[in-house]
Amino acid sequence: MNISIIGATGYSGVELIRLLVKHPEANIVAVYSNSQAGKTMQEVYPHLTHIFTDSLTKIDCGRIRKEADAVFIATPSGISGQLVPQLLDGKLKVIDVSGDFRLATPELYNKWYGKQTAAQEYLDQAVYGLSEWNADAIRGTKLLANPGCYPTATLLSLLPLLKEDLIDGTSIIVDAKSGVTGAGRSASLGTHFCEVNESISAYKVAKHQHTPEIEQTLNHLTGKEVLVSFTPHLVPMNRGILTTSYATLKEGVTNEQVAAAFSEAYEGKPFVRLRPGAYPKTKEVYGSNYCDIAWHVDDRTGRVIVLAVIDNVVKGAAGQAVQNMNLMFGLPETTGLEFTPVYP
Ligand SMILES: NC(=O)C1=CN([C@@H]2O[C@H](COP(=O)(O)OP(=O)(O)OC[C@H]3O[C@@H](n4cnc5c(N)ncnc54)[C@H](OP(=O)(O)O)[C@@H]3O)[C@@H](O)[C@H]2O)C=CC1
Ligand SMILES: CC(=O)N[C@@H](CCC(=O)OP(=O)(O)O)C(=O)O
Repeated sequence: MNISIIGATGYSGVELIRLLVKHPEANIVAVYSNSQAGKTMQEVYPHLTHIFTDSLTKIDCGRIRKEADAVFIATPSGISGQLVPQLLDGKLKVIDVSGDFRLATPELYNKWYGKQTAAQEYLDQAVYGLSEWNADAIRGTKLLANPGCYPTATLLSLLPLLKEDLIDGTSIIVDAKSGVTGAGRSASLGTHFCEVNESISAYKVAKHQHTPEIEQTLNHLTGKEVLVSFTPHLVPMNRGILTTSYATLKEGVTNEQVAAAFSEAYEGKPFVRLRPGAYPKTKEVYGSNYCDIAWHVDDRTGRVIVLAVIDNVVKGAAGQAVQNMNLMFGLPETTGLEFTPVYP
């Protein structure tokens, strides 16, 4: 497969390169950048010396349509909404890592992102790429909306319980922590070393753009009513997300029923590792496409607490995007993704 990458100079883009240079069926034919066109990838990222040295060029949708079988878009929100209408033509498959095609309507997107995205007719063509839950639809689409990093860990934690009607969907609270790569490579005051190091803080409380994505997907995939309080935190590490999700169990639900719901949902799913009763660390999935999930039933409060860890740039972005590409091209979903986590 001939692959193009738009936004190759960002953290998600360079992670796509790391995964795709070793993918047995993929051949990166072009990498695109707005601000760094003309430079080679190794100038921008010296760790790619002798590994991937192609030059970056200005975005050219006509060229992409002609020479690529698939294009990954890893740009900030508000960009792919403009690009996709110029790309959806012929055989080309589009995988958007940004949030532009995840929400159901342009109005909902505008409300939470404060920007414009593509028209409704394009949003209607997008399939939400939560690989473990939507594989059939993913296989048949030409426009894939790759999930957000926080929603990936949260949805994998809660969908089995909501589907089996074990929890009250309106009682959900998600407390989430992310490493700083989640905010992208561009310098900003909020991600400056001195601001982040030896500190932890919440941000975008009650207004984070992943809240409607989580609610919408829980509702679409289970038909249940949901209301989610979602609070993200920034922690001083490079990669990793830990989500702690709380929900009230329905009357009489047992630990065995909770365990059975998880086992059934993730039987045969290679990238979800169930670890009941454990305390998973972000370090234990670092650099890999795994999502590790643990749960604890609190009989005293009647709540279940689900812990999930992912690497935000792998399962939370580039890794899941490649997993979805595999599904879209009829390949085994693990192709090119069987990395052991880097530990310690
Ligand atoms: N980082 C993460 O953990 C995750 C990120 N995402 C999403 O993936 C997308 C990319 O994120 P991330 O890699 O962190 O971001 P970065 O800020 O690290 O990179 C952004 C990329 O977009 C390009 N870009 C910026 N502005 C424009 C523009 N106006 N037109 C075209 N290209 C542009 C930049 O290229 P250049 O400056 O060279 O032109 C750069 O390659 C975002 O939408 C993000 O929300 C999703 C899940 C997880
Ligand atoms: C640590 C950090 O800042 N993380 C980002 C996650 C970005 C992301 O994935 O947002 P999209 O919906 O635009 O893809 C954030 O909270 O906004």
